[in-house]
Order: sequence, then structure tokens, then C-alpha cells
Amino acid sequence: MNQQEQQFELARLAKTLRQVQIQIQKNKEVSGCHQHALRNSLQDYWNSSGGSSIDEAQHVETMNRQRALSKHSQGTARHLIKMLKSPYFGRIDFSEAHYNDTEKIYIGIGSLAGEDGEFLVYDWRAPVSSMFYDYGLGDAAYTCPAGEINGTITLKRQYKIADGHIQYMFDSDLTIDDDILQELLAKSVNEKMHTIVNSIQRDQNQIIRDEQHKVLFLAGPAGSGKTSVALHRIAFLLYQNREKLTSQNVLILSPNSIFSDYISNVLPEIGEANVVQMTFQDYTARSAAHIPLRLETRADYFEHMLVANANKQRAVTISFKSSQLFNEVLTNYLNWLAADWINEHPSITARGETLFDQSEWQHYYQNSFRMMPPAIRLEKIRTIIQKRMHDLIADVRREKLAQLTEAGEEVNEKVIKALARIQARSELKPITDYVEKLTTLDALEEYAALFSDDRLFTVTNTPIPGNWVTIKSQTHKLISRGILPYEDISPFLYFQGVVQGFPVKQDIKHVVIDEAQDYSAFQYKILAQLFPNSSWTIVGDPAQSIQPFVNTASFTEASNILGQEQTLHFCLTKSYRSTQAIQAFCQAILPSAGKSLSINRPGPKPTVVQLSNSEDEAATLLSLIQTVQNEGLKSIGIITKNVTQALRIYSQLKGTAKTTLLIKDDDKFSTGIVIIPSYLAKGLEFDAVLIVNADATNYSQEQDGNILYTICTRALHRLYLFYTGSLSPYLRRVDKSLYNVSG
Ligand SMILES: Nc1ncnc2c1ncn2[C@@H]1O[C@H](COP(=O)(O)OP(=O)(O)OP(=O)(O)O)[C@@H](O)[C@H]1O
Repeated sequence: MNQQEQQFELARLAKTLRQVQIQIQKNKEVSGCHQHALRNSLQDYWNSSGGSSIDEAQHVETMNRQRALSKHSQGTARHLIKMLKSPYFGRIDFSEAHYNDTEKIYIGIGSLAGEDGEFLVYDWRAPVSSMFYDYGLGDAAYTCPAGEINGTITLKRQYKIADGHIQYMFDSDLTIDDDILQELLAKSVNEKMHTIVNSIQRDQNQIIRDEQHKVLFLAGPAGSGKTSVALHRIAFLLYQNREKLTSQNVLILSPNSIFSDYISNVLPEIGEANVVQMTFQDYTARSAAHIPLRLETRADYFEHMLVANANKQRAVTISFKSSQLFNEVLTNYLNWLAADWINEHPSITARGETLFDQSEWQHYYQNSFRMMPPAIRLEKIRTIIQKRMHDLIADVRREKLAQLTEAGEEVNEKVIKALARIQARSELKPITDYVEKLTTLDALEEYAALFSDDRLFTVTNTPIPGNWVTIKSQTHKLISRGILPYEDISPFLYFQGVVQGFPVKQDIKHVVIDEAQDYSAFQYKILAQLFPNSSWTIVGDPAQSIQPFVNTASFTEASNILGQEQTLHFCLTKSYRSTQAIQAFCQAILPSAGKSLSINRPGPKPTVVQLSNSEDEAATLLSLIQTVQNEGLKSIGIITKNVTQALRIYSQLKGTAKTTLLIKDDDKFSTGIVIIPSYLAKGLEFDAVLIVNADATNYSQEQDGNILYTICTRALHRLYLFYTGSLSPYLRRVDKSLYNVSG
């Protein structure tokens, strides 16, 4: 780049920054006005006493509007301050076909216009900016509301601007290429997840900007940017639909709070407010809060089942409860409950008169109220019966009043009336209790009945599944201890939702599911009911499915459940996180994960360390931690299979290294040296990963290959595995040329 060009860029940056300053000042004034107006309105509100409720409603509405405006200008201020540090990261010079002039398009995290209307910076999400990600020099095109615009890119420049100064800039003739990515990814990470806005790849860009599909399934190997793409897609959708979509209308379902916290910086970094984040466990805890059983936690389930000698009978039960067969059993049962079940309801008679005829059950339950959930239909029927009972209650009360008056034992009229009421109530209690019983559908009771009353299989015309005795006894064992087993939670909540109605969230318009490979069909069925107005971005990697014995739903099954016509299945193929050596090692652990492309980032091979006895563990870990830290790597993940092992390592290292133990679903993300069990490490990444107990006792079951693959792929730069005794069969099958051996 010649000096003239450099001068031009410096002048252009200065001009842009001046404009940012002007806007900051303007925004300050506007924000001041909003706050002043809000203060005045608040004062008026407190001073005005005795106004009509219409006046009060108007006051509240005005204040809400002013509060929203004030919040908006605070957001703008934060965004402008970010732009003051780094207003743009890219430029393309674009000549539109059939026009002579060339436009210099600067691209940043937000748009900025000069006083004269000149576009100084384009938001990265603007249609024209898509060419920065999609094309190198030469022919290019982008789509905007007016249609497709064709032309030529004559220059492509990238900048690193920090604190308002250009640190470096360079021209490239390609899309953002491997050299740039290598540099970006070679750094040590010791913070929460960052935006990738200046290096989004072409295939990632395609997903981020997709607006045609209601349901988008994104698969891809570990580290291919699925989470990053999902988050940038949210930012894009918020920008593109800003009139009708706000951050409050978007929900992210993440695997746990550590992950939620880890990704929480990305949207604010690109100028968007954070969206609602929730875990499926949050939903289950809320929806089953009323039941008289303790829900087995996900952590308890993992701790019981992620052990070498996991209960085989429980494994059979877990597998069945997430199977297609159980889906069918439950569906048949629900269909029967919603229809023929009512046929067994008898007439209700009192004092020789029919209060509610048997045929009326069918009439109301199967016809008049059939659009409602069964439990609600029954409540409606109860109201009808109660209305009919009013006359009866009055008759009985009159009778009792006459009897008491005639008996003459009590003279006070008020007391006689009260006694008559009590006696009438007590005489009619059996019948009111009976009505209550007949018009109550307790979801938990009915769900549990399936495991105690085999007659239900006959009436619902469903063959009794194989292993049913085992399944029944395993379910009873936990329920009788007051626990709803983990594997029953989703089927039960689905059952409860159908029976009583789902707490539908109409205002959620877009849902992102991360780590979607771990969801069962029942979970998808629940989500489809909860968010009927939503479009979906569903990201996951089947190779990282680590729920022991659970039949998780494939993307095809999930797609059938969500049942949208405009569905896209897309697969990313390149992995960005790990060095080439680590990536090759991981692929050899789980060949079924398939080969993914890498970005050619160099680094040492993983090291497998054999310990002569478990006492060596702490000393070896400590010395490796020091080695890694001396190399300038800051984040270190010591990943164990389960919590028991994590606690052991934590106590071994206590007093010698500053570590953080993350073992609970609701822990927060932490930097530095973290000790974490496999199932909480999903989605995270560390400069160096140290895996303990990589031996045959710990990692030889069916799902252990996926677990090892998942935890090894958390490493960016260094990977060490420790073992005593014999090495895990999943590691024994790795070609020796792919790792170093120590010990
Ligand atoms: N285009 C890109 N430019 C720079 N870095 C990228 C890009 N895409 C992904 N990355 C980086 O690669 C790493 C992995 O990304 P991310 O966590 O989104 O992948 P993932 O597919 O969700 O991973 P996993 O399934 O293993 O949890 C992150 O550090 C992310 O910043």
C-alpha cells in the first residue's frame, strides 16, 4: 500500500471518528431531553392525585414510552462508544455494472452517516456488506429489496483498528482467507466467546442471512462455528426485522448456565441487547414445580449413568423412555384419554334424580369442548354440574331448616340457618366429592398409572413392550422414593401439556437451540407446542451426543415434529477451533464423526501421558499447568468424566494451583484454570485441555467415544491425556503417529 493510500486511510478514519464524536454529542443531548421529560412525567404523576383511571393509564403509557426512548438512547451511546474505538474492520470498492463510479464501502458493527448524508460506515448486516464475506476481487453481487445488484469488486481491505488507531491494514484478493483466520485463532483465549463479525466465512454468511426458511438445522463438526453462526444470525434477524422483532422476542435454549454465561458477550459486542436465555431444565423445574415428587437432576442422572458399572436395568428404561415405541405408547394412551376414556364415566344421581346423564359426558367431552385440553374440558363440565346442584343444595338446606325449626332445640334464627347449611353440606359431601373426582384429571396420577395398570395397554390397543417388567419396576423404584426419574421428566411434561394445556409463549418469534443433538423427540414436541409462532435455528453435532442411553432425536425426526414446510438442513464442513494436529487426533478417536476440513493451523501433537500410579497425577498435572502457562496460554480446562473425578482433582490441586471448580448446571463461566466434568464442558473451549483418567475403565462404554471426542475437541492449542493401567480402547485405535507419548 503506497503512502498516498495510507494518508487517505488516516484521513478517512479521522473523518469517521469526528462524525462518531458529533453523534455522541447529539445523542447525549437527546438522551438528556428524554431523561428530563421522564423526570417531569414522574413528578406530575406523583403530584396528580385523584385523577381518573384513564388519566392514570395515560400517564403510565407516556412514562413507558419515555423510558423506552431513554433506554434506546443509552443503547445508542454504548454502540457509538464502541465505534469510537473501532469504527470499521473492512472495505470493499464496488463498481456497479453499467455505472462508472466506484463506491468505497466501509463495513463495521453499525452504520454511520455523515452530515451530508454520505454513508461513512455500513452495518455488517446491510445487504451490500454481504459481498465482503462472499467474494474476493472480481465479479460480485448482492441482493437488496430492489433485486439483485451486480458489479465488480476492485479492492478488498481489512483493518485492525483499536482505540481509534489503525494497528494494521492489508489488502487481500480473496474472501477472508486461512492466513487471517490462522492469526485470529492462534491467540490465547481467556475470556467469554467473541464475535466473528470481521471474519465470517462464506458458508456461515449464507446461514446467518437466510430469511427464507422457518426452520434451519445447522450441523457441523466440533469447532465449525455453529454457536457463533446462530448468535450472528440472531443479530442479523434483529437488524433485518427491526420493526417487528426485538431481543425480547428471541430465545436461546442453551445446555446449562455456564454456557449461557460463556456466550453472553457476543450480541452486546455487536451492538444488540442480549436475548432471553433458558435451559430446558429451567422449563422443567417451573412446569413441574407443583408435583409432589422431586425431579431427578440432569447432574444426578449423569453421575449415576456415566460410570463404568452403570445400572443395566436403568439403562434399558432410559433407552425405552426416549424411544419411538414409548412415543407411540404415550400417544395411544393420550388419544384414549382424550376420547373413549370418558365412556366409563357413570351418570351422577342424587336423591333418586339424575343430575348428569352418562351420555352427557360424551356430549360435552367429545363434542362441545373437544378443542380444549382434556383436564380443562372436565373443569367446564364440573361447572355445569355445580350449577345444576345449586337447586338441589337449596332444597336440602330448606329441608334441614324445617327439621331444625320443628325440633325446636335451637331458637336463634341465625344459628338455625348456619346449622342447616352445615348439615346440607355434610349430606351432599359424598356427591360433591364424587363430582370432583370424576371431573379431575391429574396428569401425574394418570402418567404413573401407565406403569401400574397393564389394562391400559388393552384398552388403548397397544402391545405391551418387551422388557416391560424391568421398565415398570425401575420406574416404581424411583417414584416410590419420591423421585421423578430424569428419563420420565420430558415424557411426563409432554403428557401433562397435552392433558392440561401448554404454557404457550406467543411473543417468542425465534428460538435458537444449541447442542440440539442432545434433545429427545419429547423435548422437541414440547418446544413445538410452547412456541407456535416461532421460527427456529437448531444447531448441533451428532458426534457430540453424550446423553448415556438416551435415544436423541435426529434432525430429520426433529424436522418432522416441527412440521414446517420451509426447512433447510445445512452442514458446515470446516473446523476453526483446534490446531490441525489436535483435529486429526480427535477425528481418529471417533472416525464416525467424519473428516472435517481444517484451517491448517500448526501446533504440537497431543500428548498421552502414562502415570505409573494415581499418586503421580497431581504432580504431573501441576508441572504441565506450569509448562502451558509459561508458553503464554491462559485458559486451561481440566476435564473429567464426572463430578466425583472433578472433586478429586480439585482437592489434589488445592493449595498448589488457583483453580475453579465448575460442577453445577447453574455455575457461571470462569477463566483461568477450570476443573469441569465432561457434560458441562460442552460448547466451551480452552487454550489447553488436560484430560484425566483416559483409561479403559473410564472410557470404554458405547457413548464414551463421543464423550472423549467432545472433550478433546475443546482444545485450541494444546491437548494432554493422562491414564494409569490400560489406555481407553478409543485412544488405542488412534494411529500412534498422531500423538506423542510421555511417562
Ligand atoms: N469465521 C470465523 N472466524 C473466526 N473464528 C471463527 C469463525 N468461525 C468459528 N470461529 C471460532 O471457532 C471456535 C469455535 O466456534 P463455535 O464454538 O461457534 O463452534 P461450534 O461448532 O459451536 O463448536 P462445538 O460444536 O465444538 O461446541 C470459536 O473460537 C469461534 O470464535
